[in-house]
Amino acid sequence: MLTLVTSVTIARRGLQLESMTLQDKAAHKLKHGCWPWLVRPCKKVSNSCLTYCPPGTRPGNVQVSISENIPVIDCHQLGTDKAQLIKQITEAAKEFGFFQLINHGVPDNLLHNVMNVGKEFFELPSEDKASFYSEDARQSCRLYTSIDYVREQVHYWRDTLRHPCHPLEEHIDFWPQKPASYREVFGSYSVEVRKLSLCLLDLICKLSQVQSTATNFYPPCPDPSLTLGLPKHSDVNLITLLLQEQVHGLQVLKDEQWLAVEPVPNAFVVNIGHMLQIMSNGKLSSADHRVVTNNKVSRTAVTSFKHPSSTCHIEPAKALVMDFNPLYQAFIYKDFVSTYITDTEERVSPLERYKFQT
Ligand SMILES: O=C(O)CCC(=O)C(=O)O
Ligand SMILES: [Fe+2]
Repeated sequence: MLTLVTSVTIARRGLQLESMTLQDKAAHKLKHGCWPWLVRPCKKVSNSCLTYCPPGTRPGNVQVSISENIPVIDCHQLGTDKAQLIKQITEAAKEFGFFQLINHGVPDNLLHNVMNVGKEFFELPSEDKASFYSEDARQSCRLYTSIDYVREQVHYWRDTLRHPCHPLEEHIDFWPQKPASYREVFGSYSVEVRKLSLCLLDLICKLSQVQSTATNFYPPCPDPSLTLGLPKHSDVNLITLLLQEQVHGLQVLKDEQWLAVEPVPNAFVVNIGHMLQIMSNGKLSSADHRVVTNNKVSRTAVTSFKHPSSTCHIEPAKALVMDFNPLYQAFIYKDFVSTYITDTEERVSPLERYKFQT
């Protein structure tokens, strides 16, 4: 009953929000000190509810140079020169922790459909989205704003719909039924991305995994120099496959410099998570990245995360530590995830506490 009442309230407020122009929203911010969020209207106006990053952590000029060096790898070679492909992937994973894949075998029309359906979801009237809105991170299929709206000091410029997607039959019934093709399109997409990430992991190593998908929507922002879509972080998981539309926003930190990841049509942006850095004993890098906003158009990105299972025992792979010392202590994945959340909030590298002192 309580949930029902809350949903209705959010839907009503959301409806008002949808009729607001960007200027109206900016005026709301000036008057009340917080943004009228698309899916999570600010319930209480309070000074602790910061919607811009505090000075010192603001991105400032977000127009950084586009990296010509982040490798774009052609998977076409899988059938012809597998050894060369493995070499390119491991070199890119070591040097940048990021690369893009083309000719990866996921059909172009499916990539097109998943992006459109993902965007259409966010364009639905609020009453269709309200039942998915939740501030409880344990909720399986969940629509939310920023990262942890209730606990965080700063809200980021992002709305997300996230749900598990493997095994498909266990989860699909909890997914949105609007847009009408959501389940079919995201179902096919999840299966294809699973095949591709298993193939990638097979090229690098073999593991027991869990997969989830998140669609991020970054609304246009009146002043991108003041806020971020997502702050600097590295992904906790094994590997992430990201489909982005043709709008800049994702940036990677390389040698203390932010580099923009060029949106290559129908490419997957692949990045290495902390788990692969640890298991490869530092041979592969989990790069820091962030998302900046722009003041003209929204940006949508569909991310698929491969995780180890929560009880998985993780340590540097024996084969890789034979002739040198392991750099990281062993742990259980779910314990790392808890410390990752607190360390990332405190802006401390989550890897530090697991490093052996030298
Ligand atoms: O939305 C993006 O471009 C990146 C998202 C991301 O880095 C994440 O969800 O971990
Ligand atoms: Fe990320």
